[in-house]
Amino acid sequence: MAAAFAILTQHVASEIALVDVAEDRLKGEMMDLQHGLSFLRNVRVNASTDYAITAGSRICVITAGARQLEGESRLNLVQRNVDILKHIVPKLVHHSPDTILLVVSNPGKFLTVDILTFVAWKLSGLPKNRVIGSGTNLDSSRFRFLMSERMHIAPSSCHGWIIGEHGDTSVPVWSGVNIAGVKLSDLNPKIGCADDPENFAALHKEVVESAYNIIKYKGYTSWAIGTSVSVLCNAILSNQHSCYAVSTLINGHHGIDKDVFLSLPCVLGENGVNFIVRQNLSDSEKNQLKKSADTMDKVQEGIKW
Ligand SMILES: NC(=O)C1=CN([C@@H]2O[C@H](COP(=O)(O)OP(=O)(O)OC[C@H]3O[C@@H](n4cnc5c(N)ncnc54)[C@H](O)[C@@H]3O)[C@@H](O)[C@H]2O)C=CC1
Ligand SMILES: CC(=O)C(=O)O
Repeated sequence: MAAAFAILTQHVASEIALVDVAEDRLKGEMMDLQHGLSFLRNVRVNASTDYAITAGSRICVITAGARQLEGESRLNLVQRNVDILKHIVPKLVHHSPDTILLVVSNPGKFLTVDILTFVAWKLSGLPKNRVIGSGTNLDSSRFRFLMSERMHIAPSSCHGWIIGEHGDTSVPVWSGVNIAGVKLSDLNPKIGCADDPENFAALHKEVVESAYNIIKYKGYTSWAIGTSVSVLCNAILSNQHSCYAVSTLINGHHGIDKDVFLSLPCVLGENGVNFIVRQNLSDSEKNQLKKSADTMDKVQEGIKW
């Protein structure tokens, strides 16, 4: 709903169709959005449990998911989420064969949207450029906010990229952190290292802990991911060719030879991922990506299709 609200208020789409299995909640959310339309640009807001209302969608954002049950194994939880996507993805693609899928759902604590993006790609039969995970665009935004607090400069003027797996094993690219092109690594060559006198690694640690802390305080995270989704949809729908850290098929990049989805800087346009920007990563950063790729590949091997 936060994504829908951001899309509505930032004038990203002329039509939004909401689908859920919870019929009453869906109706309530639809009416609540519709009642604010007189203050906004006119947008058609529809909702139904029937996927026919999504017909002709240019983007389908997937946020449905099952939560981890007490004592449930990681693989079982992934499998339950795969089974949910088996119901959703073919119907979306049936009604919108030219769509772009943007996956946001995580299959539980310590498992990320990246695995479900791979699952959506497999189930959809769509080309790899048309299946995207929300990935580390959110992590990068959290990092830029925390950097802005430390530097007293607006988040939009603080530049830094978090890549790889969304969440715990994400990779901060310290060599690229800059303000107005001034690289912080030129001023502080130890940036991000264990012996960094300014302890910039604490910023990344805080990024990783963000979701856990917000969930502890309010039960879920919503506004930042909603804004991130809206910005990604805008880049695609208005063919902006702007660059964001999103989850994409990275086989062939940075020495990875497996079909896994991880975030790298991607140029987004009307066809989804136009291309991946090749960052100059250190060996340690490449190794971290490879480790995530191996872990994900193992989880993916256990999936029953
Ligand atoms: N990738 C990211 O950065 C983030 C991902 N998330 C993920 O987004 C997902 C949604 O989060 P919330 O909205 O807070 O959860 P929620 O539990 O409030 O909403 C999930 C919705 O999915 C619906 N649903 C369940 N099975 C369905 C099915 N088969 N078909 C259609 N709808 C179905 C439920 O009825 C419910 O309305 C979660 O997986 C969460 O982990 C949330 C925030 C950030
Ligand atoms: C829930 C989640 O993945 C996040 O807020 O980062």
